[in-house]
Amino acid sequence: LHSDSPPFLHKNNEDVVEEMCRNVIRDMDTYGVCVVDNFLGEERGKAVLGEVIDMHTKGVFRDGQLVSSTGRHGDLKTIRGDQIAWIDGKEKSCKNIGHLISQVDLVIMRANKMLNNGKIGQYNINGRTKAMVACYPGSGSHYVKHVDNPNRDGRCITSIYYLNLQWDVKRSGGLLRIFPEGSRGDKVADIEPIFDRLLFFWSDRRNPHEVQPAYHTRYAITLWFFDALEREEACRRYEKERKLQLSSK
Ligand SMILES: Cn1c(O)c(C(=O)NCC(=O)O)c(=O)c2ccccc21
Ligand SMILES: [Mn+2]
Repeated sequence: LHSDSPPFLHKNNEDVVEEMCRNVIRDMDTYGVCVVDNFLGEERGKAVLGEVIDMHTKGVFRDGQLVSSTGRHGDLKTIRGDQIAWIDGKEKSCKNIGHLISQVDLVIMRANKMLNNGKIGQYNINGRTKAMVACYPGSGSHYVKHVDNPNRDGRCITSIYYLNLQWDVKRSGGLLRIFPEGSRGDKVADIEPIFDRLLFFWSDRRNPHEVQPAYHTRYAITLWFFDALEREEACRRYEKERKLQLSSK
């Protein structure tokens, strides 16, 4: 669990953040999904991308799980799936990733405070995971349809920042497709993983989603935010299970 207090706000972007938070709250309440484009701006976005590429070059990423996939000609092949690395943003070689994290914290904690006396969507957000930096190597690697938090582990909002310059889904694939719960087959949310795009969505069963096969290297940074009560209950359940296992040994 890693909860940062948002950094000191510069006067001039106070109303920018305020406006952004109102949009996030409105979209999350209406669709359960919210897209914020040009979140950091080109310069800072490219600085974050630079750090992620350095990590990739240095081999920081754990090798992704091997997944089998049928090639375009129906041949069964095993490809390396997504590769991930966990960053808390305080590492000296991740200053810009750290700045991204603090900016996302700022928006979420402000939104958390703004409406319903300190709740966003009836949640009270009091912390988050570290940042998961993900790289899809681009050999057709994908991520099967799943729910991030199907069993109340405490995570209420998924936040993904995309880093892919000039990404063209027609050429490179890698589309994020969300199947909002209760929507008939035709209603899906297709999110292109384009550079400097920030995405929020409810982490629970309301938003099953998949990453379609990527044919070029695809980078993203994910943060999961915790709801205080759900997280506390999950930790208590986990503690109980651990004790049970220990006593049954
Ligand atoms: C690599 N990667 C993921 O990409 C997604 C995911 O849903 N990604 C959506 C996206 O990148 O658009 C995940 O949810 C995920 C969960 C656990 C471990 C790795 C994971
Ligand atoms: Mn996911």
